Amino acid sequence: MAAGAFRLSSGRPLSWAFQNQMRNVLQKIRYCSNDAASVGGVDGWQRGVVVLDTVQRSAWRGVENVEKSYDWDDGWNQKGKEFLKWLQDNPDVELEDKYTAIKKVKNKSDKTMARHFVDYRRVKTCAGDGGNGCISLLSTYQKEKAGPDGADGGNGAHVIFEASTKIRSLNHLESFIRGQPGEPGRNKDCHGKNAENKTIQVPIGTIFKTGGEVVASLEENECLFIAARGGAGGKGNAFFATDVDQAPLIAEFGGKGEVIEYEVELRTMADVGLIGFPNAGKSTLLRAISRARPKVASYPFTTLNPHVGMVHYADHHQLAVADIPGLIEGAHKNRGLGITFLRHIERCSCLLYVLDTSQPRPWDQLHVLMHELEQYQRGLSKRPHAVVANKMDLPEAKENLKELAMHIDLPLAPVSAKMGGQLGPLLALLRLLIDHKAEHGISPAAISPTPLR
Ligand SMILES: Nc1nc2c(ncn2[C@@H]2O[C@H](COP(=O)(O)OP(=O)(O)OP(=O)(O)O)[C@@H](O)[C@H]2O)c(=O)[nH]1
Ligand SMILES: [Mg+2]
Repeated sequence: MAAGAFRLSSGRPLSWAFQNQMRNVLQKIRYCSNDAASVGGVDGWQRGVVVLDTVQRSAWRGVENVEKSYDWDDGWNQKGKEFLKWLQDNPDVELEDKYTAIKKVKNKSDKTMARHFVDYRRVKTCAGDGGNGCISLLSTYQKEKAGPDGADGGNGAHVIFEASTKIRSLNHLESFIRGQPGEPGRNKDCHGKNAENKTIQVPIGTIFKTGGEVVASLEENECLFIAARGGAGGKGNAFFATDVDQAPLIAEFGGKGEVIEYEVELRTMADVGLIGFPNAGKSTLLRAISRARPKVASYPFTTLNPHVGMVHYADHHQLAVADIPGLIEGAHKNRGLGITFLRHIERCSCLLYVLDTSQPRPWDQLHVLMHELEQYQRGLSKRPHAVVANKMDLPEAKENLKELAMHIDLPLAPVSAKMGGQLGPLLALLRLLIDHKAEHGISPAAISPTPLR
């Protein structure tokens, strides 16, 4: 950003300290471009904010069509199948560090930490009004008409959302968020104090929508979104003094703060999403490959919220794997738990379809799952994916696996999540798919910023 880009409308440059401060704020915004930053400049309180807002929104539009231009079938399927076959044919081979997932040595407590998880909220943001300017004429002992001394009011507080790694859900968001108003100006040129901005921390992956349209998405730590702009302080009468009117009796009211309602949604950020029917063993699998502790039980719809676990590899790379509630046939017609929770896998680079191989015709499960994903968002089911044939420890699974392999043309990893069997090749395959994805130059964060239904 060119030095001196920030000027007042009078043309007077702002102080270096303030310019640096603004530069830091702009740098925090992910898609900040020189163009957008220089369009507005920082011209007083509201326009400074307009700049940030413009940058954020224009950036959003810029990435809208990423998914459409990306060819999903770029060889991952063939590569995955060959790699998995090679792994299965050579079970004793020593793998590279990057394909070797590190086993967890220390178990977490089995206590279920039931915490209320909120991934959707409606909030009304109401920024602070600016303080009114003051009308006052100074009169001193030596000089009865010493001129106007009514000062300017302070600026109202913005309502700002900041992405933070420390926050995991939206349950702390109140339905009404109000910024403080600026103080009014006083006589003797005492300017009103600016109100302190109201900053609320939200998890990374939070999306803000107004009228069904996505207006902001916070995808990186410390990313900011100014949800409602505070009103500027009104000018006092001292500001309006001119050569011809040395004692003006006019002052400005403070500007009104913006009032905007948002639908706030959380989309979990993970590299891999586990998709499957209820009871297929998704949570068991996540427990087996990571230190996450989602609840496991033999009844359907045990998992009601997404859980994310981290898989560690010997080269210190980590992959985030998300376990989401089970899908059933007709979920897009709101059967079962519906499909709205699929937004949690929208940003996943790869998908793992977890099938219960002990059930007859497991390939039918796969077709239903893919169909439901397509109903939610076209192209979603075609992300690089693999099939996990779970429950291989059960006797009927062996026969079903043979038939499954004949029915599908995808990387197929037979595992037993409960017994911990054959997890190594699956984790190596995951890494291969993720690396393949990274090589083909699309970051998980950039995937699918298409507006939600
Ligand atoms: N025999 C056997 N049982 C398994 C295996 N994996 C999971 N199970 C059992 O299947 C049942 C369901 O497992 P969950 O992990 O809760 O299944 P889920 O897919 O998370 O189910 P929802 O949360 O309801 O969608 C539990 O009783 C598990 O013990 C496996 O590999 N072998
Ligand atoms: Mg579960």
